[in-house]
Amino acid sequence: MSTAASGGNTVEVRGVTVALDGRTVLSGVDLDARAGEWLTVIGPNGAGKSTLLRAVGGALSFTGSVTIFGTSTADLARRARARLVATVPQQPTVPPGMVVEDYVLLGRTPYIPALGRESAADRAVVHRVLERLDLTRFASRPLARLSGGERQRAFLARALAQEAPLLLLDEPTTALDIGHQQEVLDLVDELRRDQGLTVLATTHDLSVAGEYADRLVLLAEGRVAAAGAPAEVLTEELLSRHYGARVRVLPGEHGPLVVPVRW
Ligand SMILES: Nc1ncnc2c1ncn2[C@@H]1O[C@H](COP(=O)(O)OP(=O)(O)OP(=O)(O)O)[C@@H](O)[C@H]1O
Repeated sequence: MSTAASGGNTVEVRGVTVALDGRTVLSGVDLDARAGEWLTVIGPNGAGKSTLLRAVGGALSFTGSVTIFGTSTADLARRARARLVATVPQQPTVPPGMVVEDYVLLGRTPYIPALGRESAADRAVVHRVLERLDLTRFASRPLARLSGGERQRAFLARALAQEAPLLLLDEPTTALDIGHQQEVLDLVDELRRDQGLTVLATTHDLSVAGEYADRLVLLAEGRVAAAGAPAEVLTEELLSRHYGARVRVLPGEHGPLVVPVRW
């Protein structure tokens, strides 16, 4: 994996507005992510988090601009974009009957010539990623016959096999047990530190957001309501105002921990 950006911003989102079914769901969103940074988007259900990631990943049309590694996504062909940005959507489409190894190999598509076959190097990448995500023993099993957490790890495996320097993660650990959750988050963090991967994630786990992200963006009703270091965004006042939640924010080793408190 290479760091395509030599400093500066990996992602620049400017004035992004999205209308779906005639309703504005994102409104004038600005956001920057620097190379090697982990930026997490939080916000209540329906705030527009997935929509924002889909706009950055080129999966829907919008007004405004999204620039990745200095190039507007509007000017990037599909294959070139797939070498720069890998996405783990909430509910990826899985070809029926496909086994885990072949599914993860789909991540190598941007490197395989048209009408060509994967190389030994592509297979090696797939095997390495399967190993890292504790999936080797499931390699020849259809995805439909995995547990929810095993399948979610396969979704991440496909994105990591893409070896793109920008990773978009839409609630990537919702189905994972606490051990696999930490394993996956630590792996992504290791790639960020060692290979300069830039991470743009969404989550409802605010403690995870506080522990892993360098910066947070709080979306509410399609607009940026707050942005900054985790301690600036994860405040009892902001979380009460935008989530209607009663929480305590406690100091943690790597960032604030958010604990729900019963009314
Ligand atoms: N295809 C669609 N057509 C119409 N409206 C949509 C469509 N997809 C999403 N929306 C609406 O857009 C808004 C933002 O949705 P989005 O999925 O981005 O929210 P989110 O912040 O990711 O929510 P959640 O936390 O529940 O996953 C919601 O009000 C949703 O109902």
